[in-house]
Amino acid sequence: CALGDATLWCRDPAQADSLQHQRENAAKLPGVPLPDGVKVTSDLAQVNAETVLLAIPMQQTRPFLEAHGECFLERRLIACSKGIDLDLMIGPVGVIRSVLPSAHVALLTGPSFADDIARGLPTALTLACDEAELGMELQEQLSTPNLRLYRNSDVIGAELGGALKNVIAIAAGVTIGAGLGESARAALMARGYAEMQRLALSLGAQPDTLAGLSGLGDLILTCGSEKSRNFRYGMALGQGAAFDSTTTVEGAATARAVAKLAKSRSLDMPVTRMVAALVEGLITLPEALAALLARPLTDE
Ligand SMILES: NC(=O)c1ccc[n+]([C@@H]2O[C@H](COP(=O)([O-])OP(=O)(O)OC[C@H]3O[C@@H](n4cnc5c(N)ncnc54)[C@H](O)[C@@H]3O)[C@@H](O)[C@H]2O)c1
Ligand SMILES: O=P(O)(O)OC[C@H](O)CO
Repeated sequence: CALGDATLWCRDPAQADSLQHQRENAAKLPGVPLPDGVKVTSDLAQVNAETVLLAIPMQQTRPFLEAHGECFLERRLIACSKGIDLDLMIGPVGVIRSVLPSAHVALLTGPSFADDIARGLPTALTLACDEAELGMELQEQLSTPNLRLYRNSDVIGAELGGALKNVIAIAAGVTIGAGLGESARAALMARGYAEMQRLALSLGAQPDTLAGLSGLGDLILTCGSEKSRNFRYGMALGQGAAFDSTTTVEGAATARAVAKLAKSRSLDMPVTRMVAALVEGLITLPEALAALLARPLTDE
């Protein structure tokens, strides 16, 4: 198919109709026209493409596939979400495989605001796939002159990089929101990255994957920009301000999942533990800060 030929499915028929005719999502992507080759529908039966990108918030992915999985048999499914399912304690590729065991699955992840990609700004992402030939085909199919995909066969590492960076981004946002300073943010990013590695390596990820686009690359983007919802949510927590509960903040549920995973594996992840407790309202910010600063002095 030609570049841009695609079917965009959305669950709300009124929104699908509006997008198909207005050719713009004025609420989320004002000023970005939908390419002519994109057809919008709310009817899943109209989604006939061999390659399907699933861009649904992490905690909704399993229920969605359980309800509609039969529409995706014999397809190539690319997970685009970042997080850990709170019930299964696994990432999006694992969730897809748990519902559709015979699916051919890949993961698209890395530093990217949807808005930047939609505007055609240069972006580099990780295409993680453990089927070598499929990985090469998808890399060719999805790369564009401005969107450069790097292949990686370490799916678990790429999943964990994308999930864990959101938790650290909340912590970074809290730091800035509470006025604790940019030095404190840098410290949290570095110590948070150490936590990301600790958990990911214990689950079989490769260190190079964590150091790449899907881990460190996305950590830098998400901890450093107010365009990030995770960062803004953290800022609101740090300021004691309200935050729109309809906004997708993947790091909130992921922090709870990771805190449980770390406990079950006896891994020390203090930043993640504090984010999970803050998100659940179990501690105050001064208590979290005091607990982090009172930790015994140790080797780096
Ligand atoms: N927005 C970004 O810049 C960006 C970049 C990279 C990765 N991601 C990841 O993509 C995933 C989705 O994020 P987003 O920004 O698109 O979120 P979003 O909240 O903006 O959009 C999610 C879409 O999924 C739909 N949806 C929600 N629940 C559904 C369900 N049960 N069934 C069907 N559709 C449902 C919503 O209606 C909405 O259209 C997240 O895991 C996020 O981390 C987002
Ligand atoms: O807005 P966020 O915090 O969900 O971040 C979006 C992307 O994951 C950044 O790579």
